[in-house]
Amino acid sequence: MAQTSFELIARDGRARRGVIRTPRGEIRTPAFMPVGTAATVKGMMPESVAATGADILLGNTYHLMLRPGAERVARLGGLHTFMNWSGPILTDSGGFQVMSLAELRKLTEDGVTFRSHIDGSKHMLSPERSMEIQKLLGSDIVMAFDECPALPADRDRIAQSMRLSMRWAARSREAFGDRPGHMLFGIQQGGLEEDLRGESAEALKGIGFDGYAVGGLAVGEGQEAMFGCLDYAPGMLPEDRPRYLMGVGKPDDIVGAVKRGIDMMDCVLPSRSGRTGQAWTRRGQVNIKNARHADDPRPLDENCTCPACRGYSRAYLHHVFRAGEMISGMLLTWHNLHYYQELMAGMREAISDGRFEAFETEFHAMRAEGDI
Ligand SMILES: CNc1nc2c(CCNCC3CCCC3)c3nc(N)[nH]c(=O)c3cc2[nH]1
Ligand SMILES: [Zn+2]
Repeated sequence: MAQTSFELIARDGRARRGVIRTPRGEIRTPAFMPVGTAATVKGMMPESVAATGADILLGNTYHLMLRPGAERVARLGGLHTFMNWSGPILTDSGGFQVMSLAELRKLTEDGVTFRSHIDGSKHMLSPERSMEIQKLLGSDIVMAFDECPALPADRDRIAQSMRLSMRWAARSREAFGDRPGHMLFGIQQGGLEEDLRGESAEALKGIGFDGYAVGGLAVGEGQEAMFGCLDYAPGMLPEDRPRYLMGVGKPDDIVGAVKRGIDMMDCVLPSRSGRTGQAWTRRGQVNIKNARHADDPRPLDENCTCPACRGYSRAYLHHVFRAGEMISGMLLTWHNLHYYQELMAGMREAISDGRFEAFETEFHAMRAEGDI
């Protein structure tokens, strides 16, 4: 019996419901994966993250290799022990973060050298080093080392970048080796060019991966262009493997991506915006710092069962944000992650019941534009 597996449970149109099984636990798909960049989902205890309904969270090769160091995390028992999260962890391969965070980057066929944005120390990442770091961290789902081109980029630049990423995907697969109980995902590139997306998908299928990510999106192209790409890109990937859309997104991005065959997503939005006072609810967004909430005794969302909505008023949340109290970011992050998980659970049920279209219609009908 393979130690990891993906089972498709139901389909509704192109939307799919499934479960990924790993030795550290099951991941119900479609799944939203909270981001734990520096070995913590900011403002949340791990048991709180689990309480929101998350089955899996994300770690970050780039941040952890710089601080506290992958070898140190390994010496301390690996990332699960280090951050007290016993469930599955997926780690990104670091290339995307280098290109968006590091200084003095130098990109060659071999990999990328860069200086830490924390202390200026010199580092390198390559497919081989990225696989080694993700193994040291002990993550259950490992991402191939890729290059995500900054947009806008001309077609030739996108083609060259995609082909480099495909050579790196082969090296990632080779360096990953045979690790029962762990999964290696390839990452499709190709920008918004359908033929290049097809070339990338064929290259990845030729190498063979346990799952496939749609990369190179959510980099400023906008929702319409992203959905246009998702109308064909996921379908190019193997039907019987999980499909992971990287870096997405707002609630309506997520519903549209699941509709188009995506099984997994990650985004810093619910946690990052929670820390800035931005609440996401089924009826739209609430900016709790807005003065109009100062005397409002109602919860953020009457129908929400999270601790922020069960125990506190908008007036209180407004106050603690204005006062800069720690509990402000904690409560809103919890609410946002809870809401995201409720959205995923609702879609999983809707797919099983064959009523995804009705779910999507109701989702949009309830969302007022602007602040509520
Ligand atoms: C926000 N938009 C976006 N993110 C992308 C990401 C990062 C996804 N999130 C990773 C977590 C964030 C910090 C810890 C891990 C991408 N990553 C890779 N490897 N390749 C992409 O094309 C790629 C593309 C992406 N687009
Ligand atoms: Zn709530």
